Amino acid sequence: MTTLIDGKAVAKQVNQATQAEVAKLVEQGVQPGIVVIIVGADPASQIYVRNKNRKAEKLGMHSIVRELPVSTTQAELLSIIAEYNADPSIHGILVQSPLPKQINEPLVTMAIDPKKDVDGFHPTNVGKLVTNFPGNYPVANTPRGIMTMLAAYDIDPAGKTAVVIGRSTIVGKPMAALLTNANATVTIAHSRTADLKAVARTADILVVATGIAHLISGADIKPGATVIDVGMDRDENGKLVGDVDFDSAQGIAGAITPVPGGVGPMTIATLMQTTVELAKWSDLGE
Ligand SMILES: Nc1nc(=O)c2c([nH]1)NC[C@@H]1CN(c3ccc(C(=O)N[C@@H](CCC(=O)O)C(=O)O)cc3)C=[N+]21
Repeated sequence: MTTLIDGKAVAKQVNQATQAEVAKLVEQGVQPGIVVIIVGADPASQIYVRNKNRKAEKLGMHSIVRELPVSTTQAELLSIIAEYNADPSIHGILVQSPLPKQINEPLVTMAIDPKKDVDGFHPTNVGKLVTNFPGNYPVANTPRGIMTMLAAYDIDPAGKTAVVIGRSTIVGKPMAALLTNANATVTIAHSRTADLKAVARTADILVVATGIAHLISGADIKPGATVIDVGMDRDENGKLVGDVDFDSAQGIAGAITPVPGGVGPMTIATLMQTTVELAKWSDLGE
């Protein structure tokens, strides 16, 4: 029997808690605010940004979508970020990726005030995560949401072998840091890993974040393992699928997240949760 890890259901619980927290803050005179900056008109990005905006408003937050032309220069983008760094009604700043090629993405990440870094991508916050620094700081929402899902299903990483496939700054590396901080024994595997599938089979917790549709199938999964699929890929018919072949994992994995309805909704819910935390930490000194 394979347990379905229902990201949508856990996201709903997180969102309910966030909504209650927003109401409490508003009563205290603080309305959490988020700005999502989108450069250019990539249709997929526009849909994601609209979804985030809709969710933020539904939870009672102040939400702005700042749409900039594809021709926006680096200097213009930096000056817009400076504007929101100085805006007390905004607690979280998210610059949607991908960005056009004239934009230097790492410099943009560095320009965001670490206290408003709702993605948790600023090196100051990444450094705090990796050093397991005490105190409050934002952590990348996709891996943090995955940790929330694991906890919701009573899956404790301590002492387990975890394999993270993918070494991105936004998912793989922070995921490995969170699992390490939670006392798992962690391997980061990637496109240059020798015998990747044999490495995958060692995992009690397998997180797959490669962007390669159906890279991992049931034969690559240790029986009973927890499988977290971060993929958002399109198959030959344009259907949204994950990096894991969900059907062949049935009966082998102990638990698995679906795509859609797994990691995606948790990412958005955690983003909202982080925005509220940033507001609390900065405006109420908590
Ligand atoms: N600075 C920045 N921060 C991000 O967090 C960020 C970004 N840039 N750029 C793009 C990616 C993509 N991303 C998604 C989050 C949730 C879903 C999601 O909710 N997916 C649903 C449904 C998707 C569908 O049906 O198309 C699901 O998996 O069930 C999708 C995609 C955040 N991103």
